[in-house]
Amino acid sequence: MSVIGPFAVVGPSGVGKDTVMEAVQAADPSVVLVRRVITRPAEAGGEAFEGVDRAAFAAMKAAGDFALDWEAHGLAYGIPVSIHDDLGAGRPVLFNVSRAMLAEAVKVFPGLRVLSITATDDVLAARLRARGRESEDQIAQRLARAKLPLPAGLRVTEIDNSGALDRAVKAVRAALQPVRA
Ligand SMILES: Nc1ncnc2c1ncn2[C@@H]1O[C@H](COP(=O)(O)OP(=O)(O)O)[C@@H](O)[C@H]1O
Ligand SMILES: O=P(O)(O)OC[C@H]1O[C@H](OP(=O)(O)OP(=O)(O)O)[C@H](O)[C@@H]1O
Repeated sequence: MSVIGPFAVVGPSGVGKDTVMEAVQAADPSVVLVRRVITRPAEAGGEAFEGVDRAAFAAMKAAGDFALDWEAHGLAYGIPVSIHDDLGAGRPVLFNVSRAMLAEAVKVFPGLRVLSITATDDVLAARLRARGRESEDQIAQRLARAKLPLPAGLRVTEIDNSGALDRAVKAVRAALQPVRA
């Protein structure tokens, strides 16, 4: 089987990327969710990630441990190189990534597919506040990035998560189907 994917899950902060990814995996345990390395305190909650300090992150990067890494929200994020093993196993592989990294991501992963999660402005603001992880200032900064455009020329499937989670999960699972063909 040729390698399709991975699937880059992108969209504004609070749109529900991690929630949708977890629900998709709950519905289909063969789906692989990449566990990111983040310079965020491990107790911050949310997705399952490996929390490291800046020095450890820099050492991992220098050692070539990341297939992709970037800065956002004052944090450093890394996608472990082990993602290549996951892809080789022929399972659908999903990772949450900055929209600003897509042009680079498609160079690293020629089979890249993009799942662009969307929601209305009001829904975004309400979800960020309800999540309760960020301060009002940090929420304002995230909302200011809500409309960041995606680079042209990518294979993008838009997933509307303004409404019920189940609908978004169904749409993502349909988008994963080519992997199984
Ligand atoms: N379809 C949905 N309906 C209601 N609440 C949702 C839905 N999707 C996500 N949420 C909630 O919105 C908040 C932000 O979701 P999260 O997955 O952390 O977003 P992101 O990873 O895109 O920043 C969380 O509190 C989550 O429970
Ligand atoms: O450049 P952008 O497309 O705006 O993305 C900025 C960051 O937000 C997401 O991370 P994370 O899931 O930690 O943040 P979030 O939960 O606030 O979306 C994404 O993976 C990037 O690291």
